Amino acid sequence: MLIGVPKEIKNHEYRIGLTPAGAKEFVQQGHRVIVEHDGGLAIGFDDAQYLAAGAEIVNTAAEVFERAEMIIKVKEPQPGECRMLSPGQLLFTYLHLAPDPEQTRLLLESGATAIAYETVTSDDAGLPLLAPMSEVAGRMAIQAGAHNLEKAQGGNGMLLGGVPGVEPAKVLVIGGGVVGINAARMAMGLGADVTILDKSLERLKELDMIFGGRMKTVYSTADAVERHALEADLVVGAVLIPGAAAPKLISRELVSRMKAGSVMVDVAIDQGGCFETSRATTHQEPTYVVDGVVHYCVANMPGGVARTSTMALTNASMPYALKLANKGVADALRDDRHLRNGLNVHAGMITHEAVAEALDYEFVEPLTALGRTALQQSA
Ligand SMILES: NC(=O)C1=CN([C@@H]2O[C@H](COP(=O)(O)OP(=O)(O)OC[C@H]3O[C@@H](n4cnc5c(N)ncnc54)[C@H](O)[C@@H]3O)[C@@H](O)[C@H]2O)C=CC1
Ligand SMILES: CC(=O)C(=O)O
Ligand SMILES: [Mg+2]
Repeated sequence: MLIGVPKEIKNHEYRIGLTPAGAKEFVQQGHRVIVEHDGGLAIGFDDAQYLAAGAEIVNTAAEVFERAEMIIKVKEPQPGECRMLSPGQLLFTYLHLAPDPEQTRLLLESGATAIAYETVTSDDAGLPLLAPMSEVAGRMAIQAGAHNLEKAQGGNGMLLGGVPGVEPAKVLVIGGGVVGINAARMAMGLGADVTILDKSLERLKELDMIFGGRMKTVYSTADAVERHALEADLVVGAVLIPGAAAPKLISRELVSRMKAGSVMVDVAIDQGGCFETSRATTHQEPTYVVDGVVHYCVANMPGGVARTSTMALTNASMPYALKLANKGVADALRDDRHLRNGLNVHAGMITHEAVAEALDYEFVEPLTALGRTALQQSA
């Protein structure tokens, strides 16, 4: 298969879909890889390393999109990229369609097949292609939170860990999944007073087993969110209902009663955000203030530590991408229900139920959608 890797074009996004080591794996298994010129340069992966791995360098994204059978990216395609996709082509990347009607419409119009990293599943009910970036974003949430608690950033001047004789800051983490546990670990490591909320009792039990009394676990209700948000210096939004728009757990009215100078980091912003006052921001201008509360809502947080993130993402995505390349897209999807759960768009049809529901499209079951195109091809 011919694999194409364009340079990412989102604001301050320096990740790339495949490392040189990843490209080498494809080449060794008999595939061809084309990479856009300087696609990985900003994070120390220059063209020479891709060439040494056996890849070909091409000058423009247009050439990548024109030639490749499978496009491997990081971020959701921007409108110009969507317009370069064509029927029968596979796009393998993060999509986050539920809060993004325009991207969804453009992908449907393209006729291409789009597999979203964030909805591929695994036997242990995890999201193996979201997990590496959630690990990064969870850890970064505490860095971002600590920085923005500084007075010069608009924060209330609390040091997360306090000092001897002065109490630490209170950190509330809403959602105890991959982002949540990584945020909690970092906050505890810095000595903060950490409380984590989740809807899943099973998950709260696991967290309690791991961290014991070093962290408080609380079942997530509207009442618990309100009580703990009002006391918090830093709130991390880390909930997820896969494929769906994030539930709004902190209302505008509640924000208006929170501590002045407290900080909210809405990691769930890529699914629309879990605070009513959240709107997506960029690494260039990451924060804004509502009622005295600093909001950090960067939708591509791992892009800030793009070298670590690119390596972590390739480690996770490569086995799936290789399966798609080795078996062919249709067979790989038919054989693997977890990969099939990643199928969001196919030949003008929405094939993920939560996405269809969020955006009011007809849901076509993935095997039905694949069957329809197979029929068209044989007719
Ligand atoms: N902004 C960014 O750059 C990034 C954002 N993310 C996003 O972070 C979010 C979280 O991702 P993961 O931790 O990997 O998901 P996950 O599935 O591992 O964890 C989500 C947790 O939220 C819990 N939850 C659901 N509804 C809840 C509620 N009402 N109250 C409390 N807990 C609730 C679930 O039980 C689960 O434990 C996702 O939206 C993901 O896309 C992930 C990486 C980077
Ligand atoms: C998960 C995601 O959207 C990101 O890493 O940017
Ligand atoms: Mg994102």
